[in-house]
Amino acid sequence: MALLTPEDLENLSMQLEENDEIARRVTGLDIRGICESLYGTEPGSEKVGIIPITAGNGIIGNFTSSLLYIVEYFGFEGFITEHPDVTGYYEAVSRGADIIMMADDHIFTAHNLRNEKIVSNHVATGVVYADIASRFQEASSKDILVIGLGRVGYAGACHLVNKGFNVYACDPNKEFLQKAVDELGINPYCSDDRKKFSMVFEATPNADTISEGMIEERCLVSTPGIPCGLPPEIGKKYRVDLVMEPLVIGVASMLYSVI
Ligand SMILES: N[C@@H](CCCCNC(=O)[C@H]1CCC=N1)C(=O)O
Ligand SMILES: [Mg+2]
Repeated sequence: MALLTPEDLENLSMQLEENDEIARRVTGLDIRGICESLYGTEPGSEKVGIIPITAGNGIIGNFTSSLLYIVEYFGFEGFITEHPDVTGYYEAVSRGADIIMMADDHIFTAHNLRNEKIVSNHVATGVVYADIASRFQEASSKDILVIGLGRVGYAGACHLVNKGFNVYACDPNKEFLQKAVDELGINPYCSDDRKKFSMVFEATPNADTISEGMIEERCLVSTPGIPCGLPPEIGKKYRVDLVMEPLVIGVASMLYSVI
C-alpha cells in the first residue's frame, strides 16, 4: 500500500475546502452530505481515541494530528493518546473512547467499541470515492469506469454494482480483473475499447492511468490519488472536474460508516 508522507498531509484544511466546493458543484452535496447520504448516519457525541502506532515504518509525521483535525472538523470529540501501541490502546479505552482509530503499514482501521462496527480505510475510501464519481449531475448515462481493482478499487466497484450502475473496470492484474468479473459481474474494459465515460473512479498507485480515449468532454474523475492518475493536460483539455485529496474524504467515510 502506498504510505502517506508528511508532505502529503500539509494544508489539509485547504485541500478539504477545495474538494468540498468541487463536490458541491458537481454532485450537489459537500463531503459531509455525501457521507450522511451514503451511510444514513450523523455524528452524535462519539469520542474518538487516536493511537500512534510504531510498527513497521513507524510513526508518520502529521498523521495522527491530521486525524485529530479531521475528527473534530466532522463534529466528533477526539484525542491522541500520549502513548503509542498497546499502552496507547489501554489509555484510549481507559479515557472512554467510543471509537478507536489506528494504522500500521497495512491496515488503517476505525473500530466502534459500542456497536462493534469496524472498517478499513481501503474499503471506506473505495466506497466514498466511487460514490462521489457516481453522483456526477452532468453524467450522460449510468456507465461508470473503475480503474484499479485492488482493495480500494474492488470495494468501490462493489458499491457501484450494488447502486445499479453499469460498471466497466480495468486492472493490469488479470486475476484481479477476473475476480471482479466473476464476483461482481463487472464489464471488463481495456483502453483500446472505443467507449468513453463521463464518470471515472480511479484507485491505483500509479500516475497517468487515465487516457484521452476513456473520457467524454464533461467528466468527473474521483480518486484518492497518490499520485493522481489524471494527466494535467488531459484534465485541462477535457475540462475534467477532479475530486482528489490524500486522507480527509477517506477518513470521513470511515467515521460515518461506524457510527
Ligand atoms: N503507523 C503510522 C501511520 C501509518 C499509516 C500508513 N498508511 C497509509 O499511509 C495509508 C492510510 C491512508 C493512505 N495510505 C502512525 O501511527 O503514525
Ligand atoms: Mg482520502
